[in-house]
Amino acid sequence: MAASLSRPCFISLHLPYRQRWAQDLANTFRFQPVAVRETPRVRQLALRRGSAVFLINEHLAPGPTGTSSHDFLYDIDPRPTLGTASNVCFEVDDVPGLCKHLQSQGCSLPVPPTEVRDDGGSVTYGVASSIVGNVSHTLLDRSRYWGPFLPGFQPIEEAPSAARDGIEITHFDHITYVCPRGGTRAALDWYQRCFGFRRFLLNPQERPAEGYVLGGQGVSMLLLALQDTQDTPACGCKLVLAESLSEDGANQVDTFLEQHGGAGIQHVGLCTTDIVTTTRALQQGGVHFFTPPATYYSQGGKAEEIRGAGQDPQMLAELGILLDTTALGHMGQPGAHVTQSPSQEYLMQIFTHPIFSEETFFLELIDRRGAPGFGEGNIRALWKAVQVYMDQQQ
Ligand SMILES: O=C(O)C(=O)Cc1ccc(O)cc1
Repeated sequence: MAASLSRPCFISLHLPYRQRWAQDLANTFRFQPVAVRETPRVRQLALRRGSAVFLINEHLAPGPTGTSSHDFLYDIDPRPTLGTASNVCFEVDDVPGLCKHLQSQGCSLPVPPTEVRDDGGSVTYGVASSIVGNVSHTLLDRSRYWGPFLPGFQPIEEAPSAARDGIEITHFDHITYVCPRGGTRAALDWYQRCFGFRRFLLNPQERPAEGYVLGGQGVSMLLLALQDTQDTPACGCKLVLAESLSEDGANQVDTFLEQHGGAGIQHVGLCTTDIVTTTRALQQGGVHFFTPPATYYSQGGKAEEIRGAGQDPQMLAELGILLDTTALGHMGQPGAHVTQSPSQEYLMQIFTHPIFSEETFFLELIDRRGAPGFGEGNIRALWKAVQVYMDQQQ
């Protein structure tokens, strides 16, 4: 299959009637509104930071007579009962060709190749359903468009203060899906077969045939990862597929499935080039982040590991930032041998509380210093922090 998909053009979030999030994304996360489309029944607002664009879709009228499937341009209506990130748009060279390939693979295409134009030119797009829960993909060719966003949207003037607020977010680093039992392998196969995505091994401990299995000390999860056809792991956007292996359902993956009403997008990693300054600015703006267990910084030589990476353990602890030097994933072919690099590559991460009232969708800041995968220590710390949070919510 010759399709070539590049990094996500936007991630689309849908909110039920009377729920709003666009203002929060603008005011607390400091994303800049760039374009809007409004009809009597829906509002679609595109907000950008670096090359990361969220399209926020809001219902302005109640269902069931509220929306038809065509109300949301460049998307379909997942008819949400809660906030959900249900569409990832990829730029594609040949929309009709990819749509034909998807149909030959048995995929459903709720929107066949369609042209939209305005004074700035024209685009062609189609929407395909994935096999993961409510997730669909808009496939978009905008090589013939010169406007600021997309035809049908009105541009919004950028606020002059935007560039000087200390928040350095450059692009989408990864999108993490939660799948049901057995679902990660099926999703991996689907993205390889339909979109030509390549397997990406997340950690030197990952065995290609099994995936990255995290077990013991309360965590029980399987992770598999993919990346698009054009980028390298260091700068591209990865798809991470997570599945719980736990016997009791009290963990963030099973809780997502239960509260979201099925599989879907659990979180989006936003790449930052300065996690300390960005976290501080967002905290001051009102964003709530998970606090890792206090022992995270004091046990197992973590303070030395942080100092060895050239960072300050005290400062990371104050902000709640996690650091891992074992996150040395690589482009993997099954059977490939992985050796740990002796150089000091590491990453830093911090996770927000769930964005909506349910324990479903959240955001992450990730600052990669040469490490393209994920480290076990950070995932464990996140699980423990979420467990404490969920216990407090009860
Ligand atoms: O660390 C990350 O950002 C990941 O994407 C891995 C991951 C996946 C699922 C979880 O519930 C927690 C962590």
